[in-house]
Amino acid sequence: MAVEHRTRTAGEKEPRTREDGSRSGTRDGGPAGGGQWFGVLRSPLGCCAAGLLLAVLLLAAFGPLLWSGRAAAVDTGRLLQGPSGHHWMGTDNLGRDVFFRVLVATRLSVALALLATVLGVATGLVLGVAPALLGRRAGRAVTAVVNIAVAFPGLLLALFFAVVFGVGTQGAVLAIGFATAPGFARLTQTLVASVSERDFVCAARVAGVGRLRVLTRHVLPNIAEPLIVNATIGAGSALLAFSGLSFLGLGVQAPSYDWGRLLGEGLTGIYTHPAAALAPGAAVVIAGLAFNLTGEAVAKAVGIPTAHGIRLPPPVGKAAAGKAPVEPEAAAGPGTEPVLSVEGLRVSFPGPHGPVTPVRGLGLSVGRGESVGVVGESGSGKSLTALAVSGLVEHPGTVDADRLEFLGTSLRDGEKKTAATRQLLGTSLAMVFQDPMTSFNPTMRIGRQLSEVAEQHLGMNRRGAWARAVERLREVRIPAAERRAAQYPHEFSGGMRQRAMIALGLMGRPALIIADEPTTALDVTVQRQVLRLLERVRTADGVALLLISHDINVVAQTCERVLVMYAGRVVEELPSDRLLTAARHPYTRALIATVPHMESDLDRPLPVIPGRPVTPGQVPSGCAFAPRCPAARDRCHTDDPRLRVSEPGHRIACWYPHTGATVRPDEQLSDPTTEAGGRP
Ligand SMILES: Nc1ncnc2c1ncn2[C@@H]1O[C@H](COP(=O)(O)OP(=O)(O)OP(=O)(O)O)[C@@H](O)[C@H]1O
Repeated sequence: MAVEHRTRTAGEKEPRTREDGSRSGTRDGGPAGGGQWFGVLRSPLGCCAAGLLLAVLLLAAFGPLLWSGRAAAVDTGRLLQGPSGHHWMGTDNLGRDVFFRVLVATRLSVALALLATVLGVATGLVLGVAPALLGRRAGRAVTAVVNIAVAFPGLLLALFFAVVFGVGTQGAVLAIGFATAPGFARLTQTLVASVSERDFVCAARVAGVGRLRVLTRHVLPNIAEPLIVNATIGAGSALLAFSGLSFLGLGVQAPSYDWGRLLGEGLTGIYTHPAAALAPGAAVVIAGLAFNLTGEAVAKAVGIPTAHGIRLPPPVGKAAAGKAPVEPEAAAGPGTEPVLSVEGLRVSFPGPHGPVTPVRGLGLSVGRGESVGVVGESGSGKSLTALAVSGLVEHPGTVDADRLEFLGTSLRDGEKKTAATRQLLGTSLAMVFQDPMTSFNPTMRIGRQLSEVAEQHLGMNRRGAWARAVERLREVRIPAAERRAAQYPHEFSGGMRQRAMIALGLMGRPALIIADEPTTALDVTVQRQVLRLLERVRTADGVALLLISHDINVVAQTCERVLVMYAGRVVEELPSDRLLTAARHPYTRALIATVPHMESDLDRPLPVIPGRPVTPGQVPSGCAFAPRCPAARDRCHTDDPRLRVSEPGHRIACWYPHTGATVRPDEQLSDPTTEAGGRP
């Protein structure tokens, strides 16, 4: 099966997957394969880039050694002469050979440009990662400073800093370094933000890995390629900028000289003796081109669009504007001590017309060792609920709850997470994400990613943690676990990656596994294996399971209890073995009726739920499902029904629930006014 991929970040290549899920091309997120480099090197772009760069570097290394004497030799008999057999590019006002001076100036020009680039990249990197490391407020302040700095043209900034740091080589290096830093910082911030939302980073955060470690181990390796490419291209720009400053007399000072200074000297006699200005000018262009083409060639080899088109994942937010009434709901009780207890959970995001609240006062409870399924159409708030519980809702999203307790510890937003809370989450809560391809850091070996959790939270040494990782992989039936632990994620098939993800969750001592659409990206056979594995883990280790799925069949087969979500709330909750026969909410019944059965009449179109799901910013007054409900009456459009217990273990939010007969396959299409068996 071809594994489907979400849009990749600038730090990753689009991998081609084979039947077994392994890559036919390069390692995901890792360096490009040798063939790819060789291919680029043989292309006209690669040839030119390599040739030019080699020439520039050789000149920089050997030019001063070979020709310093000839470049410094004064010939008073040949002042300001044009090109001749003796002096190919003529002489300057002291009779020195311009051609050799240009060759010798290569070292200083390139070295200073590289120095300024290193300074700019280092400063930009620090500013770029700062928002991810600092708290929300300080992070925002850094972002604002970078945004303001980026708004100024680079040259203007360079001139400003040149004045601040003073005339001379050192001042020019600082000026150009700091002038290029904001652009690089902005790029880093964007790349960090694009990777921070990826599943493997979330997994590391759920596992309690600290911010700095997440950044250095999981984020930076995945954005290194575009950063290196842009730094290479940036070196070309720095060279130009440095020549500009020296040309203006703000950079390199006599008796030293770089191309900018030579250009300035040659310019005085441009009308009588143009070669003296053209030669250093051409050198600047050629060296700049060498860096730019090298950057482009590297980008081509690793498959990254350069500054002309950084690839980013689509925005996560899709919320619409509008009101978001928040109503608390009572939590369900499975009758056992709850592992997770949530009441009145609200998740909000700022919208163009005020905040929108995709999760509007949700309540749920999961008992020890219990399996609870959450179903609902796309956009009903299932994933946000999981993220909110795990503390993974990112700014500007806000999580608010009347109660949000995990193993008796409050996780409410605003209540500062202590080290103990982080430890609790890291060892006792496991997340399994939808896309097994994105759930692991592509640049780290699977075993290392697993053992990191044991080192971090169980205080195990490297060897012990690795042994535990191998043992866990074996437990989730990864064949040849020892060998597999040393492999990278791209070497695993989709099903194996998902099992490895479950093994990752088992590295601590989880009390709850939250699995968000864990089988959506897998084929039916592998899906069954993964669900069986979750079930086995749950019963063997007494781990509770919160399984999120849009597939009511999957939930009914795997879980003991089902919560049906619509428009950010639970609208019905019942034991899954009674789903087919006792569901009473029209939405639940419609969801069930849309599932094709063996007896489904293939000549008839597959049933669908009429209308469109509610967008978070436009929740209608009254019952949110009323506009799509065949049984809706006047009251449904005005009064919002609360979740009430209809019988033990069964809760429902509906003014006119169905009597609870077995769901008919075409039920959601029927006219409620002619429905036999009726509603109260
Ligand atoms: N970062 C965000 N900013 C704004 N709105 C968001 C954000 N994340 C999610 N939403 C909105 O919240 C609503 C619920 O999203 P959520 O991902 O929880 O839905 P879901 O039920 O899990 O759907 P799916 O099955 O498609 O994943 C959606 O309408 C979505 O547009």
